[in-house]
Amino acid sequence: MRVLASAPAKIILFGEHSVVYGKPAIAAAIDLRTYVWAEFNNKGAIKIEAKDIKVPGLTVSFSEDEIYFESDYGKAAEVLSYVRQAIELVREEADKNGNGVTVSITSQIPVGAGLGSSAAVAVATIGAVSRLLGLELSNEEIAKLGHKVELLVQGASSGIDPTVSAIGGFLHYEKGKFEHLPFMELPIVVGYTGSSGSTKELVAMVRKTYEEMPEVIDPILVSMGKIVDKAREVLLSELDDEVRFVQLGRLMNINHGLLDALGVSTKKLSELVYAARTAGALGVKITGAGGGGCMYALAPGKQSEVATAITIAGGTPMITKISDEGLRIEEVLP
Ligand SMILES: Nc1ncnc2c1ncn2[C@@H]1O[C@H](COP(=O)(O)OP(=O)(O)OP(=O)(O)O)[C@@H](O)[C@H]1O
Ligand SMILES: C[C@@](O)(CCO)CC(=O)[O-]
Ligand SMILES: [Mg+2]
Repeated sequence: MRVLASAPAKIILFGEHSVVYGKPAIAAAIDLRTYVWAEFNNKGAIKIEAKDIKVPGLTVSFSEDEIYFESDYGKAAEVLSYVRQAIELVREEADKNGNGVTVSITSQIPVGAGLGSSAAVAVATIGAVSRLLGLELSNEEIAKLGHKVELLVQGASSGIDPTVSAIGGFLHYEKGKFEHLPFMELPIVVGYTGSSGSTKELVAMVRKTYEEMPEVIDPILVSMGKIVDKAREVLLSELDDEVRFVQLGRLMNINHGLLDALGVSTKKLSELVYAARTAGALGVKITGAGGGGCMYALAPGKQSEVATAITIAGGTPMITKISDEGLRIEEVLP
């Protein structure tokens, strides 16, 4: 039997980092996906083929106490930790620890770019392997397992990325609970710096600053939570789009300033943010963990100008659409 599952990337519209501290956030799935094939192997081992992570042609096998690298790359075990944890959790859940499972991954999502590649690969792997092992899991249960994977690998995770990736659409998220917001096409442009940041390291860095100066950092996190409350009100309001976009844009700019205060912006991100603002975007901010990765701009009527400005500033604009679909089982072959 062979199963193919796919799961989407996401952008965080408001509330990254503060969401790790129990504040609300708003995120949406977008139309870039990670695809995972799962099948049995008769070695009793976990075998992972990651075709387009930036370690070309990497294949790694894990069995009881051996790791086989079919490509000589020292960081392979760490790089594949989300996938490995996802497979192990599902095998435990199905009480089938002895089953050999091979997964093969292809992905359209840039890695470490704030677009939730870790959550998409975990959710698609859980989806494919759970179907292979005969487990009937709802997308909500898969989101919870995806959250567990992120907690195990990163040490800290709010769970928003695996939830959006498993459920899809436009979500308000707070402490493990989510609410669907009305689906709407937002005139956005995503800009990729071309460099990556590790969510695990960025979340740990913010934690360290928080512990050193809680009286300074706590009000920033509270303010980020209030921005999300206001953004939710605007998104649920009956206001004209024109007015709505102006209000959301202002909130994005404030949210970006606070993320910068937490130390998760970079020179390149700031350059793309200012280039997009100068080209007429109403609001621009980092999306995801930062430290490189992506920003996004809200730019009604100015999307092509903003895309050009991002290119001139040395970034790569990405035209993406919000996607209603979360985890999808694409194919089940005998
Ligand atoms: N196609 C893939 N195959 C295997 N592992 C992947 C793949 N894509 C992502 N990963 C795993 O996810 C890690 C990157 O996750 P990380 O959380 O740091 O960034 P991100 O999820 O892309 O961005 P963010 O968390 O800010 O949205 C990679 O180092 C790798 O371990
Ligand atoms: C930085 C963070 O808030 C979002 C990463 O996309 C981490 C998390 O919520 O788990
Ligand atoms: Mg991630």
